[in-house]
Amino acid sequence: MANSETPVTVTLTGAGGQIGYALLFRIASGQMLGADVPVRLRLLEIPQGLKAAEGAALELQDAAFPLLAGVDVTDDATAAFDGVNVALLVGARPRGPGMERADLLAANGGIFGPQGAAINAGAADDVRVVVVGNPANTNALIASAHAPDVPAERFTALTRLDHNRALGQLAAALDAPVGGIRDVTIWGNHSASQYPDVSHATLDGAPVLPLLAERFGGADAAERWLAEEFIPRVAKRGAEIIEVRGSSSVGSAASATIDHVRDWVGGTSPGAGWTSVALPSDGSYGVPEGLISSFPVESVDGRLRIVQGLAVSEFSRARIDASVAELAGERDAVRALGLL
Ligand SMILES: NC(=O)c1ccc[n+]([C@@H]2O[C@H](COP(=O)([O-])OP(=O)(O)OC[C@H]3O[C@@H](n4cnc5c(N)ncnc54)[C@H](O)[C@@H]3O)[C@@H](O)[C@H]2O)c1
Ligand SMILES: O=C(O)C[C@H](O)C(=O)O
Repeated sequence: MANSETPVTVTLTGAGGQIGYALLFRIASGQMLGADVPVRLRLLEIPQGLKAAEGAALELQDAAFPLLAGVDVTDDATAAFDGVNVALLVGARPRGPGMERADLLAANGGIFGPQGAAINAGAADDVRVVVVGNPANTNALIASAHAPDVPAERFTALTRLDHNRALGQLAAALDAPVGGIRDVTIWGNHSASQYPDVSHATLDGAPVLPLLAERFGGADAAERWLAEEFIPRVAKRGAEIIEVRGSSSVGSAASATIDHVRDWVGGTSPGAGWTSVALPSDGSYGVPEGLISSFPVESVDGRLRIVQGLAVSEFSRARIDASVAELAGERDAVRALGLL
């Protein structure tokens, strides 16, 4: 990553959309890369989204952020990714009425394939990519497949929002501050099949499973709460937000994206425990190599590494396997469409 005098180039796709708008001001103020790191923003949109992105660029100028070295707005992926250090791939095709999953995968293949190729052609050597646009894991797989010269480990998908949701639900159940909880894990896909796992989580250093047993009146009751309430609540939180707000999560998604990049670049702090990131599997925990699946992850010296050696119970195994099977199905579907 650049030193504090050279601006870091951050490319944001879908910059005229909701999450884009929530992200831009936090990036420009230094919350993502640091209070002493200048940034140059490249905003990529499709033609019909350009006006919204241009309006956001005007507002960025009006906010007079001292760290903001410049803003370019474009609908040209090659220009947008030229020299990019951090690529935030937020723009995606939402599922429309009557669209099947395969239609969505095909439509997004048409976006993430060319964007991967543009990253391959022009990105800086240290490029880091996070895919937010859904289906995020498989979109990241498609982008990576079109960027053969970029190490696959630089392509990630966002499950930090799910991770943060799990922290929030656990804190509420234990009536404890969220900052005392560490080492929850999201496994698998950013979808309803994901597995939010608290088996290694602690609150102020104490394992949460006994605390949950105390809270719910026994270990069986705690396990029932986990299986019937906590896991589905976290996994389907996106749908709950859509139902209550009338549109999908924006502020929390932007916040999680900031957390994801900040921890990747700056490192996870050992005192705060691990985070969750969807990244290409190296075969750890029985997840087939190459699938972009969420794991417990630490970031050290700018590199993400999967936390190794965690015990996986039968309860956890079945849930991890189910989400990984969904990911393998998505991979097979995009492969059949010729997108990989
Ligand atoms: N991974 C997560 O945790 C998570 C959380 C929330 C939302 N999401 C997903 O993030 C995506 C964006 O959400 P939003 O609320 O900002 O949607 P939005 O519709 O407000 O904005 C999306 C923007 O992307 C643009 N876009 C579409 N195709 C593009 C392309 N090829 N290149 C550049 N820009 C393009 C659109 O013009 C639009 O302005 C959606 O796919 C949503 O499902 C993911
Ligand atoms: O669930 C969705 O469709 C939106 C998003 O991925 C979310 O998790 O909020």
